[in-house]
Amino acid sequence: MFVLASPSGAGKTSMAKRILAEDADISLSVSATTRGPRVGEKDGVDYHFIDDAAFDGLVESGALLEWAHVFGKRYGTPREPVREALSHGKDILFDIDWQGTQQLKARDSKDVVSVYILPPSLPELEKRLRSRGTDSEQVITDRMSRAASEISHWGEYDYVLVNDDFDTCLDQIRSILRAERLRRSRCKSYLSEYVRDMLAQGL
Ligand SMILES: Nc1ncnc2c1ncn2[C@@H]1O[C@H](COP(=O)(O)OP(=O)(O)OP(=O)(O)O)[C@@H](O)[C@H]1O
Ligand SMILES: Nc1nc2c(ncn2[C@@H]2O[C@H](COP(=O)(O)O)[C@@H](O)[C@H]2O)c(=O)[nH]1
Repeated sequence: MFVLASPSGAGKTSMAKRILAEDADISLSVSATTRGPRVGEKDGVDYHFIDDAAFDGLVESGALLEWAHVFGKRYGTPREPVREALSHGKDILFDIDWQGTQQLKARDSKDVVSVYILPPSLPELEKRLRSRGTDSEQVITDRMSRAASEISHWGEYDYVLVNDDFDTCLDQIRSILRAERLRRSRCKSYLSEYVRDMLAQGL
């Protein structure tokens, strides 16, 4: 479970899209949300856009692995697609906030790799939110007013990157994925067989 988090506008969704486009071994956990779609966002692809009643239903039936109130709306991770991906040995990428990260880690901390993406500066963060051109002035002001509080959670993450130059940051994310996939704990059964067969062959 590979988590990308950041204050709103730092660039995690853009990073996630690039990773998902180039890496067939990782898929996106498509969240459910009560916020409305932005221009260009597709239901079922970017989010499952649902109303409050439907979200209540997901919470009550236990269909969400985690959920949280973020910027006045609700967002949550459907449980079943995560279980399905993990059962097929696939990695899964989460674009979720610090509350969701805490909940995922509380469930299964050893299989969660978390990355926090910082902006180069607050003015640059605001510039990115504006240049995205998807949010109203009110939404931008609200998200900027919460940026410091969001950023205060950076120390809870395994890796912390500064997204100044996009390609440099993307490359750092690729490196983290590559190294984490090579962790002994994640290759244990393969390595056990490999070492057993190698030793059985002798000199
Ligand atoms: N390194 C960068 N330099 C300049 N612009 C960037 C950089 N990284 C991302 N951006 C731009 O910043 C804007 C915000 O990026 P993005 O939507 O990926 O942020 P986010 O962290 O996912 O935000 P949110 O939490 O609101 O979904 C986009 O227009 C994106 O193209
Ligand atoms: N805890 C969760 N947070 C989520 C989830 N899906 C998205 N998010 C976070 O919400 C904010 C706002 O997202 P936006 O698309 O409206 O800009 C951002 O920090 C996301 O990472 C989720 O399922 N759970």
